Amino acid sequence: MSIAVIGAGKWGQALQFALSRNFTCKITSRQQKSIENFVNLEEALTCQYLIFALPAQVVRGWLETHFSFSGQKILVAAKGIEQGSGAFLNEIFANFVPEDHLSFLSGPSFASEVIQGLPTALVINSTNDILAKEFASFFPSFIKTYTSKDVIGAEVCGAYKNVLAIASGICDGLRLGNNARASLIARGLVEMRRFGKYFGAQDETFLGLSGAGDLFLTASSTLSRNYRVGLFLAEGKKLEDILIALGEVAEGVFTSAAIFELSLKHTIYTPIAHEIALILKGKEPRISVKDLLAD
Ligand SMILES: NC(=O)C1=CN([C@@H]2O[C@H](COP(=O)(O)OP(=O)(O)OC[C@H]3O[C@@H](n4cnc5c(N)ncnc54)[C@H](O)[C@@H]3O)[C@@H](O)[C@H]2O)C=CC1
Ligand SMILES: O=C(CO)COP(=O)(O)O
Repeated sequence: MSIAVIGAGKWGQALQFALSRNFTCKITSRQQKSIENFVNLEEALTCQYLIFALPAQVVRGWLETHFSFSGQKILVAAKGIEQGSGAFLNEIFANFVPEDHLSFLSGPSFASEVIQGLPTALVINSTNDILAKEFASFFPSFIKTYTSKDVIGAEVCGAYKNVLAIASGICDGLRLGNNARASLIARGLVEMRRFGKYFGAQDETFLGLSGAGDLFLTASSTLSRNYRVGLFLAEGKKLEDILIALGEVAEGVFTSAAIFELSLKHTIYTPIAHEIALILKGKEPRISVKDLLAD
């Protein structure tokens, strides 16, 4: 069995750490890094199993430039919707990989905790149940794995919760209180369910690890990059400066724009994501709060 992680950022390295408990797990990235079992891209691409831990916004370009399908089984670990096209990752990957070779990872998983071997529970989502079970079996005992066929549900949850985490960070940054944050998260869950149902997601996904699990985690911890973006926006910092200081990807910034466009196109009511997209374009957060309360 040969397995490699593509992308050696925070999440790629944490996944390689976890999968190395039971197997030799290779890892590659565009810059050479001194990590055990780091290999060049050519070698990684010969592996039977590939885990993609690249930011959602670069996936299409990366696949076009570097990837040619030769039977590899894929687990996509990114969480986001492509800005501009509004494409979900499963739609992007479907241009390059047959559906029965594709699976998607979801659930509450701060890389910084996974790389310490702290426990969590995750979901492998695939229309191919055998493939989902195969990837599920690779994870070490400190990660409990479940499988699901609700690919679009898991994708919407993983992407949407990043936008809601920005909203939650803004809420806390403005010191609106615990009641406000709980209200925001609860209404956010309703909103992401409404959005997901439009695209065919199943109800139970929103109540499980991929939905409520990952949302509660990300929208209530400073370990979340997206939540921290929200905190800094509430302090009046410029988005550009926040992202430079962060130095890592905050997918919610791009996904909020994608949700904004998709919601307008399909007439889906998504007030929180709508306000976050406007705040990221310069709207004053306190005015957004007033508008949300009045809506
Ligand atoms: N960090 C975390 O706790 C988790 C992250 N994720 C998701 O995993 C994805 C990756 O996140 P992180 O690893 O945390 O981000 P990161 O910012 O730590 O790393 C991103 C990596 O992608 C590489 N990269 C960026 N543009 C590239 C390009 N055009 N071609 C090749 N490589 C490129 C960077 O060099 C970097 O190594 C995101 O979609 C994120 O939402 C999912 C679960 C947990
Ligand atoms: O997806 C994550 C945890 O499940 C990581 O969230 P952040 O990208 O906001 O840090």
